[in-house]
Amino acid sequence: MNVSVVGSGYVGTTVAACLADLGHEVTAIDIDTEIVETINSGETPIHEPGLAELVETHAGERLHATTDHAALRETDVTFLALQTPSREDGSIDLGALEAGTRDVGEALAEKEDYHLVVVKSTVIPGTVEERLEPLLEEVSGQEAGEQFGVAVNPEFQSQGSAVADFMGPDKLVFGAEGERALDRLDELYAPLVADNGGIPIVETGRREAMMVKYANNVFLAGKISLINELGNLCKEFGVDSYDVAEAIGLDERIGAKFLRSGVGWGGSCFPKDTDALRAAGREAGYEPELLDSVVAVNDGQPRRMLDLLERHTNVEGRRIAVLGLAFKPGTDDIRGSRATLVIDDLLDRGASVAAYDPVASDAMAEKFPDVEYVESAQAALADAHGALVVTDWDEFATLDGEFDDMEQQIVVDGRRIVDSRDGMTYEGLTW
Ligand SMILES: NC(=O)c1ccc[n+]([C@@H]2O[C@H](COP(=O)([O-])OP(=O)(O)OC[C@H]3O[C@@H](n4cnc5c(N)ncnc54)[C@H](O)[C@@H]3O)[C@@H](O)[C@H]2O)c1
Ligand SMILES: O=c1ccn([C@@H]2O[C@H](COP(=O)(O)OP(=O)(O)O[C@H]3O[C@H](CO)[C@@H](O)[C@H](O)[C@H]3O)[C@@H](O)[C@H]2O)c(=O)[nH]1
Repeated sequence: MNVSVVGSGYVGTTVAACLADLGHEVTAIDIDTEIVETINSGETPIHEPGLAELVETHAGERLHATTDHAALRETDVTFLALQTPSREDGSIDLGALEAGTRDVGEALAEKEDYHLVVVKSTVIPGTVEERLEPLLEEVSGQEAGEQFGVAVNPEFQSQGSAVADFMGPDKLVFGAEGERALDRLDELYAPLVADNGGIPIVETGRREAMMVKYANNVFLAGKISLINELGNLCKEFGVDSYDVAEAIGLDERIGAKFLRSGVGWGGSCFPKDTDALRAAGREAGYEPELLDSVVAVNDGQPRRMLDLLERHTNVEGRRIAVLGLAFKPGTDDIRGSRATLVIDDLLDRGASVAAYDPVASDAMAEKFPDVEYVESAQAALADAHGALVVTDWDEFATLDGEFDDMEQQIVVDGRRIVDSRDGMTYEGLTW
């Protein structure tokens, strides 16, 4: 099948390269010429395990990139994989998505045969029917359900395992009106289904499909906040929350995954999607009290790390090491990272911060230029009066003699990654 993907960022590039690998002819369309040139030269604009190999294999063959939206006329299906960032009040900014939808509508105006537009971006239920579809009709002069269809197919990939997640999903969710759209989605995903016999396909309405995406993310964020609240209680009672999590995870109704308590969740999705759902709920007249608490618990965890540290030392005027800046290991992405709140609070309390991350220092330096960024955990720990561990990079698990250089060996671990040792005052955040 001929497929176009509008927006070649984290999601779009993965989707485009994976669909090419499944045997489709794929055109990636982006307004950023650098992204387009990078893909056409056989390289990936974003870093994900396995993605470079896929782009290198298929670029110039089954995968092409362009800035020209007219290219989508040569395809049967167009994915919209454009950014939907948060506004100040938590609601999502549809500016880029609507501009991209307009571009698609203009291209469709000159297309004769039926075309399917598939929304991959995460948007509040109702957005597709009330804003994107009417916009496509207005700009293309065509009628939805007749000359073109609009379906919803949310994406569940995680950063750091995007290719593996796309190629081996837990489920496929197709939100569509009418058989023609569903048939096309079935045909598109047939090679993936054939490779992974038995993937559940959820065929549902478009609003439901979008709500599945929000519910999935918010449920996981809520699960982490719940284990964090339980972890905070465990800490008060002198109980190891990781032992408790292991035991409750054996109950299949609870499940073992996403029960790692600590400094909390970040990233480009959980914070944005939780905020968007709360804002949309409020606008609809519903007070999402539980979701407000899910966020409040998450935002309280970084402060708890500092409070724990200050039980042992005064941070004012002292050097404090921050180990880990990325929102999770395996990425240089600091969006929503708990390290931002940790550093903010440390600076507020008058500490001088020495930060180390294997890959995310440059990104954090743009936000906090006055922090000292060093090249190793050892350099961050040298002469420090305390260390806060914010990201669970594997290398932190092997730290040992490096702690000898600290002025005071006080470590608050927000990710259960550092091993305590003789002479160290070790505080686990939730154990
Ligand atoms: N990042 C993830 O892991 C993830 C996972 C699942 C769902 N999502 C959702 O997918 C959507 C995309 O997220 P992302 O992280 O890939 O965003 P991104 O910012 O990485 O990528 C968006 C791309 O769209 C391009 N673009 C903007 N306007 C355009 C236009 N008019 N025409 C063509 N290209 C245009 C940008 O240049 C950019 O390359 C969001 O709604 C997000 O919530 C993201
Ligand atoms: O037990 C856990 C698991 C995760 N986290 C934290 O939760 C955040 C998010 O982690 P993860 O879900 O692995 O990363 P994302 O790449 O943000 O992926 C989420 O967001 C994507 C974008 O919507 C979805 O597609 C994915 O399904 C969803 O897992 C990170 O800060 C983790 O450190 C914990 O604190 N404890």
